[in-house]
Amino acid sequence: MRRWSFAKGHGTENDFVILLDRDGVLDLGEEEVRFLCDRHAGVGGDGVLRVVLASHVDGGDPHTWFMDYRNADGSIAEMCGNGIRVFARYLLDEGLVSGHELEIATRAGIKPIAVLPDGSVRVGMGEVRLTGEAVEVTVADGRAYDAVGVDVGNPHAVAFVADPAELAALPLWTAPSWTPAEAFPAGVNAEFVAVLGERHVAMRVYERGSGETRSCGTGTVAVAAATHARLGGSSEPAQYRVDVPGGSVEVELGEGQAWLTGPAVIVAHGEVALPGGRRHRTLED
Ligand SMILES: N[C@H](CCC[C@H](N)C(=O)O)C(=O)O
Repeated sequence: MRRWSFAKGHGTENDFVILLDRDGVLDLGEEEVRFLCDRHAGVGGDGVLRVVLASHVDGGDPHTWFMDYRNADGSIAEMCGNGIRVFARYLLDEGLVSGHELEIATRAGIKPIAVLPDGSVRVGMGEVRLTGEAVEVTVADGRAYDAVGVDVGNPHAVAFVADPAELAALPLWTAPSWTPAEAFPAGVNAEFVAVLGERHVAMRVYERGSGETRSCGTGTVAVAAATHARLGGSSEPAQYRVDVPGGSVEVELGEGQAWLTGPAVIVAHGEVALPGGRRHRTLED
């Protein structure tokens, strides 16, 4: 049993357990992640953010922090758009970085971050790409929707529904299925979108590895890109407001790149007793 300090934070109510592991000694396995994310037996969260210096992960820069993101089921994902905003807020609050502009290393590359005067966080999400995959996504009551594949560093399938009422009524208590099955061999985050106005959409999401969440940052980028393509995909820069059950974010698109701006809140600090007999290396190892 190992006691470890944690923080709890969220971005548009997509919530995370944050563990500072500066020197990369915390051997975080699937069992520990599932426990940490368990909303009854553990701390509770959609995912875990391990905060570790990049030099301990991929031989990276010793002055850059690496976001080791894990989904609630213990699986690893390449990127987390809400999580990286919360990660940046945590680094600033804990004095682990100075200044409001920084870079964070992720499995989807280095992301530039700006913490804005109003407390919101702007993330350079990098390339967003429509994959050309045409799939059919089927929800629990058998309704099927045409969807497009979007790569935001992690995989997304975006489907448009008729209106907000249909969006609200979607049965997302269980994972949607998709055909052809081989379209997303590593699974997919499934977003459902209703257009509310010129460059203003509402979205719900069933996340790979976490289930339905109140928000998915990479998903909002995927949705903005798919909406932009439906509107003709102009090469001119465009700004989209994406409403999610947990709030709203802004997505800017330009030259195949995306920027995501939204809130990031640290709500609690504590100490957790990590389960299992996994041996966590100590600094003396
Ligand atoms: N479930 C996602 C990772 C978290 C994405 C989401 N929480 C975000 O804010 O981008 C996946 O397996 O690709």
